[in-house]
Amino acid sequence: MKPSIILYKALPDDLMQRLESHFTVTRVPDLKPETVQQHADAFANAQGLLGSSQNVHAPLLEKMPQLRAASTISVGYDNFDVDALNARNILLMHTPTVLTETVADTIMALVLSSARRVVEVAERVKVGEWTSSIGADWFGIDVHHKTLGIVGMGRIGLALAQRAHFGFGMPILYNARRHHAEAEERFQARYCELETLLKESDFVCLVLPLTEETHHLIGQKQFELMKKSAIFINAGRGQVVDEAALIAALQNGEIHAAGLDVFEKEPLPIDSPLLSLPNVVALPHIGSATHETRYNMSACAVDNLIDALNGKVEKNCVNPQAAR
Ligand SMILES: NC(=O)c1ccc[n+]([C@@H]2O[C@H](COP(=O)([O-])OP(=O)(O)OC[C@H]3O[C@@H](n4cnc5c(N)ncnc54)[C@H](O)[C@@H]3O)[C@@H](O)[C@H]2O)c1
Ligand SMILES: O=C(O)[C@H](O)CO
Repeated sequence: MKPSIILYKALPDDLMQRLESHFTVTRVPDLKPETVQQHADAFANAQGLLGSSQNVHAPLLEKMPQLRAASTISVGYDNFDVDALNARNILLMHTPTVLTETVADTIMALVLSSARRVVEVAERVKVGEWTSSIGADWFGIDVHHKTLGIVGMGRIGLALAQRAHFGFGMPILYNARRHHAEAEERFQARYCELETLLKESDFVCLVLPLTEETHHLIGQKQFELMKKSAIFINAGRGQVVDEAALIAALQNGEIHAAGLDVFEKEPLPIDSPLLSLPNVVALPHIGSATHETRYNMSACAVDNLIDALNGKVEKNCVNPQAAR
C-alpha cells in the first residue's frame, strides 16, 4: 500500500503525477486548524507533508501521529518547529541550491532599482510627469564600484558577491559566522565585524536565515551606524530587521533608501508607512519567483519527500539525525 501524504500547495501536473505514483495524496488548501479538523482522518494517517509558507508547529504535529517526513518548497525553514520535529524523529527536507542564482538576481534588481530609483521614475513617466529633459531631482546614485556589505555569506550571499564583483566591480565586505575562503579567493571579499561592515558599506545587504540569534539583528543602533548615503537591502527574512526602526531611519534620513523583498508581516499591510516612502522599493517576496525556479523547487521538494520516506537523507535534509 502506498504511504499517505498531505499536500498543501498546488503542483504542476507532471509533478502531481510523480507524487501520486508514490503516495496516496490528500490535497488541502492550507494547514489552518479548521482545515485539519475537516480532513482529520487524512491528517491522522499521513506519513508525509509537502507544501510551503505555512507554520508547522507542535499543535499541528499532534494531529499527525504517523508523520515521518515534511518537505518544504523553500530553502528557509523558520516556519517549522525543528525541535518538535526532532523530538518525534520527523525528517525535514528543504530546497537549497536550486533557487540560489535566481534569488541573487532578485537582490541585484533591488540594488539597482533602489539606487537608480527605477520604480519611482518609471511611475513618473506613466503619469505624464516627463515633460522636459530631466533634472537632478530625478537622478540616482551609482552602483558600480561602490562597496557592498553582505551579511550572511552562504549560498545566496556567494552568488550575489559573484555578480557584484565581476559585473559591477564592487569591493565586497562580508559578515558571517565564519570566514568564507571561496568568497575571499574568488571575489576578494573581506571579512569584517558587523559594526565595521555597517559603517563602511554603501549597500548593506541581508541574506540571513531567521533564527533566535538573527531576530531583530538590525535595529535603531545598527541603522545609526550606517552611512547617511547607505542603501539597505533585505532579501532574507523580515523579522531579522526591527521594521519600526527601519521606517524611522528612512523617515529621519539616517539611511538613503531601502530595497525590500521580505517584511515582518507578509503580505505587507497596505497601511505600512513603508509604502508611502518614495525611497523604498517593496517587492512581494519574489526572491525565487520565476517559472523555471519555482518549478525546480517543487520538483526538488517532491523528490525530497520520496527520498525521505525511503530513508535517504544524504542531501537536502535539515535534521538527518532524526532518521530512525
Ligand atoms: N527572499 C526570498 O525569496 C528568499 C529566497 C531564498 C532564501 N531566502 C532566505 O535567505 C536565507 C539564506 O539562504 P541561503 O541558501 O543562502 O542559506 P545558507 O544557509 O547557505 O546561508 C546563510 C548564511 O547566513 C549565515 N548566518 C547565520 N546566522 C548568522 C549570523 N547570526 N550572523 C552572520 N551570519 C549568519 C550562515 O553562516 C550562512 O553562511 C534563507 O534562510 C531564507 O531565509 C529568501
Ligand atoms: O526560503 C525560501 O525559499 C523563500 O523565501 C521562499 O519562501
